[in-house]
Amino acid sequence: MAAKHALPVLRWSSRVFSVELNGAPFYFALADRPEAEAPRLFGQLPRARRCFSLLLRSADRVHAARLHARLRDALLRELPPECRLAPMCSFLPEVRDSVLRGFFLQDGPDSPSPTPRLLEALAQQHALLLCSYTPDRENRHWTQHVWSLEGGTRVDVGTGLCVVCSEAPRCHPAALSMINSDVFRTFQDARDVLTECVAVLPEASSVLEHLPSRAPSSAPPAFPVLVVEGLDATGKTTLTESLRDALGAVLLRSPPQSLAPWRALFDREPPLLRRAFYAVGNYVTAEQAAQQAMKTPVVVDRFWHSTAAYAIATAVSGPPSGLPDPGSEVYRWPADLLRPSLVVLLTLDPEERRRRLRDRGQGKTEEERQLDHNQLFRLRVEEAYRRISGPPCIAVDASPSADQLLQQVLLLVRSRCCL
Ligand SMILES: Nc1ncnc2c1ncn2[C@@H]1O[C@H](COP(=O)(O)OP(=O)(O)OP(=O)(O)O)[C@@H](O)[C@H]1O
Ligand SMILES: Nc1ccn([C@@H]2O[C@H](COP(=O)(O)O)[C@@H](O)[C@H]2O)c(=O)n1
Repeated sequence: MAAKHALPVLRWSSRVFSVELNGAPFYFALADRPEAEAPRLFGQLPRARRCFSLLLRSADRVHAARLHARLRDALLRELPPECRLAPMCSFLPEVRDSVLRGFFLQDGPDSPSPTPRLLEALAQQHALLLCSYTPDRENRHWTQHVWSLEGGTRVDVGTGLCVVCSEAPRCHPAALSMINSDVFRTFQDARDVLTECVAVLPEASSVLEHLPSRAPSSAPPAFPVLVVEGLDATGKTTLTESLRDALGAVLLRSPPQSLAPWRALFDREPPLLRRAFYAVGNYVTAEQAAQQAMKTPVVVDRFWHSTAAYAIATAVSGPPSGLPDPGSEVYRWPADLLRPSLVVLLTLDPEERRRRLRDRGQGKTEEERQLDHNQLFRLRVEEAYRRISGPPCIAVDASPSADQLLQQVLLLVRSRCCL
């Protein structure tokens, strides 16, 4: 039976709504009376066209995560081309796990538009909250109505609250629900997600069979465990293989080879499932590292820094200023995960990294394309890497030649790990 999770509280007048239109966040709230002017989001509309939103409420987080992805695909496929679709969420400021996710739509000018019927059908089929936003005659004030779809008829649950301006929250709303949705703080929390998704993703049971029964020991290893981190094409594979040869070390990767058959499948799943997959992969690699480090040094290609940094940077949009504050719990090393002796973070000039990616000749993953074209995403990943606290993380310029870089890192290892 899928684990159930508390439904966020619906105190409409306390909630803030965030809509990302053309990559820019707009925030609004609801009040009993209108303000002097409508929030910029509504003022941005070319003219008073009908607006709607769909918000998901589900006690089953796996169901909600996969439904959100399916809804996005359905809306992109079936909405009229002139209808604008934007990601939306609603949250209670500073209240963890209060986030409701969904979509904001600005309908096209033509009537009758198919949009309202499509949204009603989706809302009824998936028990979603359907909201409509209507302006007054002067197109100055907007009102939100929340509709309940009962038995095929729209019942106005009578919120009828006025849409008013709201200031931007201190951090991106996603930061309120990041832990155990994007970043997992324990092996069991990540494992629970895989257990919950077996009913809809049977392959998850194969992954579970490859996991330790509990978090492996996180006791300090006898020999050093060295992790190499960095963006795609910074030279991790090249350096870790050279370190293995130079130190007579064992080379491990995360996710481990034992989970390779399911990686592509989980890469196509929404963040909740994908990030849980990579999180449990770190624990499998940690168990292997702990065993090997009893007799020889161990080198690991990517580990928890990658899992946390990419998850955090993906969950948040916009500039790095929207990331959770430095020192937040989300950056802290999991207490049940092996702490490496040293983490080397390879840094590289973006143009040189692009050149290496090109010369490597392999195809690009969606994430690599994002890193290439979305400078804000790349800056968020780099900043999230830097904010992670726990084992010592040393940034090393990866632009020298492969051999020069190896010598530099060997000096670092020998000085820090007494090898
Ligand atoms: N120090 C270096 N100087 C110049 N080129 C390098 C250097 N290190 C690696 N390369 C080249 O850059 C490309 C990417 O290197 P590599 O595959 O080691 O990076 P990576 O970080 O493991 O990439 P990914 O994370 O995407 O697997 C390869 O073609 C490699 O030959
Ligand atoms: N420990 C890890 C390792 C990887 N990831 C995610 O996979 C992406 C690609 O990794 P490659 O090693 O194939 O370049 C990486 O960007 C992360 O999103 C992870 O989360 N945790």
